[in-house]
Amino acid sequence: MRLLQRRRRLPHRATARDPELLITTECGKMLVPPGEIVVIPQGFRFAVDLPDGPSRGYVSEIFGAHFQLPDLGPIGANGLASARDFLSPTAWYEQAHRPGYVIVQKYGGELFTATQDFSPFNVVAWHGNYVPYKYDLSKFCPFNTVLFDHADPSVNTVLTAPTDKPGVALLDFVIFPPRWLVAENTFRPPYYHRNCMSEFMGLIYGVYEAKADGFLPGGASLHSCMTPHGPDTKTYEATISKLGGPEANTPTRLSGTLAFMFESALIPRVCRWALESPSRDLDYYQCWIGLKSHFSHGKDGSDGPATTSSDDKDGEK
Ligand SMILES: O=C(O)Cc1cc(O)ccc1O
Ligand SMILES: [Fe+2]
Repeated sequence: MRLLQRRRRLPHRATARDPELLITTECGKMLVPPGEIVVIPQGFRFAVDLPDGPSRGYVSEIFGAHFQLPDLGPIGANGLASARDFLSPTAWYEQAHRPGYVIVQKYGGELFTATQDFSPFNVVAWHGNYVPYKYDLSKFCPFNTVLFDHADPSVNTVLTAPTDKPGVALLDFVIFPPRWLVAENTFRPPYYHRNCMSEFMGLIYGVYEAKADGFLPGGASLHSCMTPHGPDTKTYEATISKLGGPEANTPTRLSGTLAFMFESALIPRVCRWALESPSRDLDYYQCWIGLKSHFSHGKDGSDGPATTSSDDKDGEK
């Protein structure tokens, strides 16, 4: 299964014509503007044309499971991505003689080519649900805290490819869309953390809430399993400086941004091409240089308490 995503041009604004992908599949064609995703199930022949010229995007290929909508749990009936917003193509076919038509196929991790004299797009009608589909990410209905604390990003799962272990994803496709931040008495950006999942992130447009600098649209970051990460120093200091003031508890709207994460229980191997790429950011760690502790315990050289108890917290929670 392939998941393909386009990025928006910078700056984020409606251009005379936003660049679209024209994706032809055995089930028909899909025009895919920036901000939409496409899922092509394993085995489908497809072609990607660029009617508006060069384009960039992100692709994830998974094996052994298919994407599905996440269980909504206590959210209940409505929220996140709705089944009705996933669109599949109408059947389309071509039957002209096409000498020398080259098919590229991936098998066992290697690419093979085959030549045939007809187009693979010769399916005149189809039915069923094993089909390509696309989804406009602006249709996503985000959920989050409405009082305090920072939710796990899985709350923003668009599609999940599960493993046999309940709650453990082969791949979650998670987005960070425009939304209101309303949490009170809370450090609102993503918390500092390390966890058992590997997190590949990309930015489609705008600025990501945890990275004031350096993470640009079209770029990507990878925090593999148990690699500590979190907001850059600039974001942290800007947030901390507002804590205690009225702004920290005022609802603010995150606008003009769309980031995403491929989150997997597997550990991705980084290919040589990526490791040797001139675009690799060898200075990435510098985004955390200068991080200071703002806790008051221990400033006089003494240690803070060895344990926390519920007495240390505000009575309200
Ligand atoms: O690392 C990241 O930026 C992604 C992320 C976002 C968030 O709001 C909480 C946890 C998390 O891993
Ligand atoms: Fe993370």
